[in-house]
Amino acid sequence: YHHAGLAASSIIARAQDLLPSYDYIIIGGGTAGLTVADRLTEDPQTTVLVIEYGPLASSSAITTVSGGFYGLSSPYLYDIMSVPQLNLGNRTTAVMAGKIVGGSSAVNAMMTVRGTAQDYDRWGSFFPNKTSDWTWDGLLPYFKKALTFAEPDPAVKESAKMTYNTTFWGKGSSGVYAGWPSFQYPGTTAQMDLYKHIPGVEFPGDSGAGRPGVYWFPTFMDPNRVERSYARTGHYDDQKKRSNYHLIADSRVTKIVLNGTTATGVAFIPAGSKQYTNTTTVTARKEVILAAGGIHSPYLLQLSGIGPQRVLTEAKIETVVDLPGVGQNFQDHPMLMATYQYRSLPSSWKPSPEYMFSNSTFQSWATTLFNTNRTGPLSIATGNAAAWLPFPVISPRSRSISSLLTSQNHSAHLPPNTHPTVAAGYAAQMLSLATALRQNNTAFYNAVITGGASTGLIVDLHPLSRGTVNIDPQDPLAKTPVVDYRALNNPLDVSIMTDILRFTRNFHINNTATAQLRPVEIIPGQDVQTDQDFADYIAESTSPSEFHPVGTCAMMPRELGGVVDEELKVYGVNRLRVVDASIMSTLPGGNTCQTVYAVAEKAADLIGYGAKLKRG
Ligand SMILES: Cc1cc2nc3c(=O)[nH]c(=O)nc-3n(C[C@H](O)[C@H](O)[C@H](O)COP(=O)(O)OP(=O)(O)OC[C@H]3O[C@@H](n4cnc5c(N)ncnc54)[C@H](O)[C@@H]3O)c2cc1C
Repeated sequence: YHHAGLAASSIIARAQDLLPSYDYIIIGGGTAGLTVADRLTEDPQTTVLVIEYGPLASSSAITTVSGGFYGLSSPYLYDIMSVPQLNLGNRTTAVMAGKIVGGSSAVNAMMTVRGTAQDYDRWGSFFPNKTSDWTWDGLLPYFKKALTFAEPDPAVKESAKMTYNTTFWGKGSSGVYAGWPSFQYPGTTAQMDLYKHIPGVEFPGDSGAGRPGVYWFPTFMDPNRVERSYARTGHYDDQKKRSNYHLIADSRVTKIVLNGTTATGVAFIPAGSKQYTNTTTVTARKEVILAAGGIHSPYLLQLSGIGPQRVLTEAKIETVVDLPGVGQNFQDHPMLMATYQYRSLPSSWKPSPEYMFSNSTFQSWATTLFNTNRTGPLSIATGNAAAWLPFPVISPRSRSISSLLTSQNHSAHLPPNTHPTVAAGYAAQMLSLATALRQNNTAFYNAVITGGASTGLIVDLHPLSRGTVNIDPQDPLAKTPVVDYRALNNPLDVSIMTDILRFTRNFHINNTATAQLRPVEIIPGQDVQTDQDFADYIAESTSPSEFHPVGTCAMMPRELGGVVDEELKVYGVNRLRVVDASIMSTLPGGNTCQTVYAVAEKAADLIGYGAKLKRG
């Protein structure tokens, strides 16, 4: 996207041109940004401009739900590679994030899940007053507001024995849908039942109940169109008639404009331009709202002189506010490969998902069904069932690992020179997770249930290692952020992952309940037996990202390395908030998109309520 200047950019709004100033300017037209813009412009007196780096694009790579993977291979992603990972044999990883109106909600795999109640209570627990409403109870109304739940086809519900409970869901106040495919593979239910043989596994009856366990969960899918439902369809397209809601795409924000320590506006250039001096500036009368996501929000703060002084000085950027936590505390869900195959599937499990690749009669039946009335197996995205298990359920040594974590010298596992406040925040997180490791209220283990003959990815839902996202000191504007997962820097991650892999093996192989399926282990393979074998396998094969970057602008007290307070206001700066995935101090035990929508809904309330107080 090369544009000569503003005139050639796409201004997508009812108004003919950008106004010189807006009440609110939102940086990033992604999942959180569009949600907040939509809610704020419900008040016709409030003007909002959203500035988005990527294009306003329509493509079947975005709308298609089948398989859940088209967005991941679309062109609408940033091109960023992590730094080589020391503990992963110096491998690098693609840092995936959506670069398009809709952000990562336009490219994600559409799994619609929440963490457990304890995950959200943990956020509030870092604040000393203990009256924080950043808790499960405080967020539940926003989870309900964030999505419109559409019930599944009753026949599919019955045949698959699906359970859900609508009291955990809202209806109608959001244009983003939690929908269901009109087909389920019959083996899915049977595979969920296999977990009934594992002591301690719960079956909470709804994915939104805030409990770990084995359950059905919906898909970010519009049930009528059978297409991806995302921030653009739910929070922008419906709103085109609002003359107070402006969005400019193909425009890269390069700086938050500050007057002293007050945010007054935003500077941007056409996407792709290297003319960093030829910027357009727009003024925000009330607030600048940062919603550039877990990778780019800390990057933009640092570019604007808000961040760790050491990092800014090295990049020759003048420090406006020394805020040591910006870009630190970086977390993502590590993924492990564990492949098992069942050589003899019962006939009641057929057709299985493998038929889509191996059985041409089934393929053409599925294609015809979908082309005729958008039903059948091609309406399934990533699947709708999974196990989310607490650590004591999967590990015989949960108490000892928990004790080791409690007594660890936590800061020894952070980068050298980590600011003491950031280290204190890390220690607080580790103590909280040490408690969770020996309880049954936080899920550490995630395996998707496909109903098929083979299984693949396993997710560690609460990694202990923390990485960094910083500007590149060589040329911060021209170069992409320096992303370092620092995977496995806390050695207890290896212990936890080892137990995750051992549990997976025992579940599939050393299990009388699966014996008649004739299971076979493909990966890691039976030559992996000792702790050292597992450690080697983990170093060789772990992917440090499930594309869920969080934590880089953490909502924590400033003394704990926090970047934003409980109103999501950036410490030390007036009229600047962060509202996206980067504010999560710790990961939820689930894919992050639904949580981002809930955070954004709460942010919109915090901002709108404050504005109404001032006006009234
Ligand atoms: C490939 C992939 C698969 C995923 N699968 C799932 C899943 O199945 N389920 C789930 O729950 N979660 C999933 N996620 C995660 C989930 O989508 C994200 O956590 C969530 O969408 C993040 O929302 P956000 O608002 O923080 O950031 P985003 O939605 O990424 O929005 C940030 C926006 O800011 C823009 N931006 C950045 N820098 C600038 C700048 N300088 N100027 C202007 N604009 C800028 C970006 O282009 C982007 O549009 C997946 C993510 C990816 C990438």
